[in-house]
Amino acid sequence: MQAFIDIQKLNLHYRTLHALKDITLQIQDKAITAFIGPSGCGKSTLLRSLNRMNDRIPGTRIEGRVAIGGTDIYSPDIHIETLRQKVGMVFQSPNPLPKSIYDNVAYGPRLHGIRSKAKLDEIVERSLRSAALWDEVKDVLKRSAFSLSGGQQQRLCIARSLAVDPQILLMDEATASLDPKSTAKIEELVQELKNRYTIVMVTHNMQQAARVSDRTVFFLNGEIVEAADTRYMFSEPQDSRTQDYVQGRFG
Ligand SMILES: Nc1ncnc2c1ncn2[C@@H]1O[C@H](COP(=O)(O)OP(=O)(O)OP(=O)(O)O)[C@@H](O)[C@H]1O
Repeated sequence: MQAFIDIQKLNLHYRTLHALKDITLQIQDKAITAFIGPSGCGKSTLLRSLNRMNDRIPGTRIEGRVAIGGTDIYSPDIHIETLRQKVGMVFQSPNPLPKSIYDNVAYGPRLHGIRSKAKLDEIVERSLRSAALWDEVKDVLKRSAFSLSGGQQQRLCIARSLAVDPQILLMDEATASLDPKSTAKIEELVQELKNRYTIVMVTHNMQQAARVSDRTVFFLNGEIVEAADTRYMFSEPQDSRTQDYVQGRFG
């Protein structure tokens, strides 16, 4: 598999806190990479560095290089909105807009200038199908997104990300607020999506990382301890700290 995201010597400070320390990591295309590690070790910070969400946080200083498909995303000529279109993000709690199901999915494409109803209808259907939600909502597209269950709302948020045709999907503990059935549905969906997208997920749930991901990266105190194929990470970790963590000795 080919490295699609190339991170070299990335350091990030939140004012005086050195949150990411010399991170060098290659993330493969069309695969699922899971970030694991105890609370506060920098997983979400690194995830947010991949679509420059940290830029919004005052006092943040970032050094090093993040290239996506060979382009340095921190170079001054990068257009942030274009970057965020290519690198979609799904958060811990579903955050649909206070609009209809249809309008949630059509929101991004409309923002990008698509006006044709036929084209929008096509994008909405395709995105909802890709997010495994179409069959459940096709007859109630005008209903408020808030009328959906939490798991359906999260799949709607995935559909909303997919509607603008991203290359990468970042998921920050996207199943943490869901029940086991909805979680299983999203895990199944993510497995399908990896054929078309590069997926990077932060998870607190080691079983989830083991079930779903191809590669796993273990973080501790802002550093990468180990990055490996998931099956090796859980069966033959190379570092004793990884071993202790995956065996539940701390966390
Ligand atoms: N906006 C922020 N401003 C200041 N410090 C922050 C900010 N966000 C995170 N931090 C700090 O940076 C460190 C890394 O946080 P981060 O959220 O990346 O860790 P995490 O591994 O994702 O944790 P969790 O699993 O609890 O979400 C922590 O010490 C955290 O308190």
